Amino acid sequence: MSSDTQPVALEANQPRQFYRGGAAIAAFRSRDDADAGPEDWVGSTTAQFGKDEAGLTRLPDGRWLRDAVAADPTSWLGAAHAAEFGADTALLVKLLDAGQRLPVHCHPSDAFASAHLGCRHGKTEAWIVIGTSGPDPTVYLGFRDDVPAAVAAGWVSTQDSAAMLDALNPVKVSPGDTVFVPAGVPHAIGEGVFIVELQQPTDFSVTLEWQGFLADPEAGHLGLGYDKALECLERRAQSPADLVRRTRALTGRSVGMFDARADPFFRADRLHVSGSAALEPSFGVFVVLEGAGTLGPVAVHRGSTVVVPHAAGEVEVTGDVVAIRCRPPSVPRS
Ligand SMILES: O=P(O)(O)OC[C@H]1O[C@](O)(CO)[C@@H](O)[C@@H]1O
Repeated sequence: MSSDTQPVALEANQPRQFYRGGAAIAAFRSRDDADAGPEDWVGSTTAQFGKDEAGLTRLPDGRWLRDAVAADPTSWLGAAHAAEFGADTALLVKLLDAGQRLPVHCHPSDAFASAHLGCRHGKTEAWIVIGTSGPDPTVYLGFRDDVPAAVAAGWVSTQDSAAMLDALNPVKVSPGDTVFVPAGVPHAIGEGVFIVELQQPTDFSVTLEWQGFLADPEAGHLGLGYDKALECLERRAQSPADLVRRTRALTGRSVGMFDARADPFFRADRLHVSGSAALEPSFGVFVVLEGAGTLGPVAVHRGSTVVVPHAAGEVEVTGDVVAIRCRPPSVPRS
């Protein structure tokens, strides 16, 4: 068996989604397929909920990344990660271009997913805003006030979109802003917001606001029924200032994107390289935001996405490059 020891440039991977968007992905990647879909799953070993293959990344040699990692987890992920997670990368990265506001939804925690969905991962996620368009790029994040369970259930059963949206904190965003979205916290990404999204490697969502988005309510509760599914909803008020960071002005060599609350789930930093920099060995998913150069043997430029196996060792980045480096949690988990 030959092991995978080099960074690999990835093509776009856009599984079908129920909402509009994708022009920003096409522009970012210099492609002319603005209608290919609003999400690009990068370095994905996760399939869409209930599907076998949609969502998985195919390597240029034709293998699914999932199969390549399963065949040699130590080369891809490193011995320490493989000892904790086996062949599970513990990471899902997406480009997401909201061409319309997404529905109000939330995601289960690890405890909920393990109790009811047979999976060790829930879906805590975080967003790095890399572009905006339109007059009012906004995200909606967490309830403004505590919401009783019966009130939330009532909104879902009557599909009161206006009440659900009005109950959330609106936050205006611009490029460089990051948003941490703990499991359970209800949210909706607004029209015109283009992000790099990091999340736990699942596609578990509870869609409170299904009408106008999903074909029917059955698609919104993970097969659990809304009574059970809504138990994962964080109904306590959230302070958005706690969850949002403005990082645009930070231009250090490696700028951390999130605070320590994200550490058990994923890591991301924005690399600003001018000349060259050697990166420590790690599995990583890279999204190049600006400039041009090389990442190991791979030529990169704005819009490039690259998956790097741990066995690539100390990869060198050269050129004038700004890139987001996404990594799984460090192990042992903090
Ligand atoms: O399918 P859902 O649960 O409505 O989620 C749509 C999208 O919203 C996100 O959770 C972002 O909020 C994406 O990861 C997901 O693909």
